[in-house]
Amino acid sequence: KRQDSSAPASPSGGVEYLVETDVGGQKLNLDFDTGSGDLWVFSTSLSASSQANHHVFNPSSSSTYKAMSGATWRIIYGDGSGASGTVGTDTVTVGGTTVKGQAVELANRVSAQFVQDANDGLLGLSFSNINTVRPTQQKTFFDNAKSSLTKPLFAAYLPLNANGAYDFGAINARHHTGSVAYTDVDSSGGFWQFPSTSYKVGGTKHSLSGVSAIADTGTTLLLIADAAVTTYYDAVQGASFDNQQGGYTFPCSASLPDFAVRIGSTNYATIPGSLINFAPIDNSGRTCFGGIQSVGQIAGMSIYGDVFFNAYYGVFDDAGPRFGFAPI
Ligand SMILES: O=C(CNCc1ccccc1)Nc1scc(-c2ccccc2)c1C(=O)NCc1ccccc1
Repeated sequence: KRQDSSAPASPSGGVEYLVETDVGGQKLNLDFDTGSGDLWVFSTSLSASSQANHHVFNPSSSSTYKAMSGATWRIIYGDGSGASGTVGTDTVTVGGTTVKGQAVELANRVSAQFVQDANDGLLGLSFSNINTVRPTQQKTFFDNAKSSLTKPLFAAYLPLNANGAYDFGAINARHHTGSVAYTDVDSSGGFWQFPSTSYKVGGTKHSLSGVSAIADTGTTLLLIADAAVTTYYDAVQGASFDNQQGGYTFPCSASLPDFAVRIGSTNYATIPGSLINFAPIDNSGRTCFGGIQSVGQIAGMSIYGDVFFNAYYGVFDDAGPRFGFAPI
């Protein structure tokens, strides 16, 4: 995934968690994203240069594709990236789960960051009320699939430096340790959102009154208010805000304290310091980019991205709805 838009290509962005997805018989590697609600794919409607190095969906080659006349979509993400295009429906299969008549959004424009990324599109797993298709808003793959699942839930298993998995319809006990703790979710903003009003740095507790967090597999880092970011890096020898990198960096040899975040009114989720060293900023391996960075202008919100999921199995349960977490 790419860094905050203000950060140049370096540090060597971490890997994306891509899932091979069958759309109308064509295989695409999609970025499963609980922070957005559109299933969109690179398509043959893109310019040749935008299509380069990507698998693209060709609606003419699918016998089950149906165009949705007059429908369009356009999405912009907080890092400034975005895409837009037209819409149809097709049969979409992920692992053992198939949805017929799934809205598939064909990109005819994608921002430069996407051309550089490894994904062939996104599969949104937020709530459907933030889907961008107009004039008729469409449902997410999970929303369409949930009635056919044993339980209306999916779970994200995203270990660092190993293959991950998205489990649909059941919790996979092999993907977590201990018991799953749950917190209620407020889906009104379209996100898997819950209160997260305090954090701990190396064991010392600090408040973040009134703040909510979203569980977001589509965002690479853990993004939180400036106060928490400065408190954290004040505890890291040699750390400083690097304008050129657009975030906090520190000597790769620095020892990083644990960072715990309160999830709802339950206990804390503790991310070990070792998982907060995101990546070296260059090939010298001297300076590293932090996995905790500022959420910037969206006040009152924290975004728990892949850095969180590298430590915790995330359960997205529509019964509630509720969010569950358990150490990997
Ligand atoms: O948009 C998402 C989830 N999709 C992330 C994504 C995936 C692939 C390619 C691009 C983006 N999550 C959310 S919820 C709310 C925000 C947000 C964040 C900052 C300002 C305004 C809105 C974001 C988001 O844009 N996440 C992606 C992001 C944000 C900042 C830095 C890097 C990436």
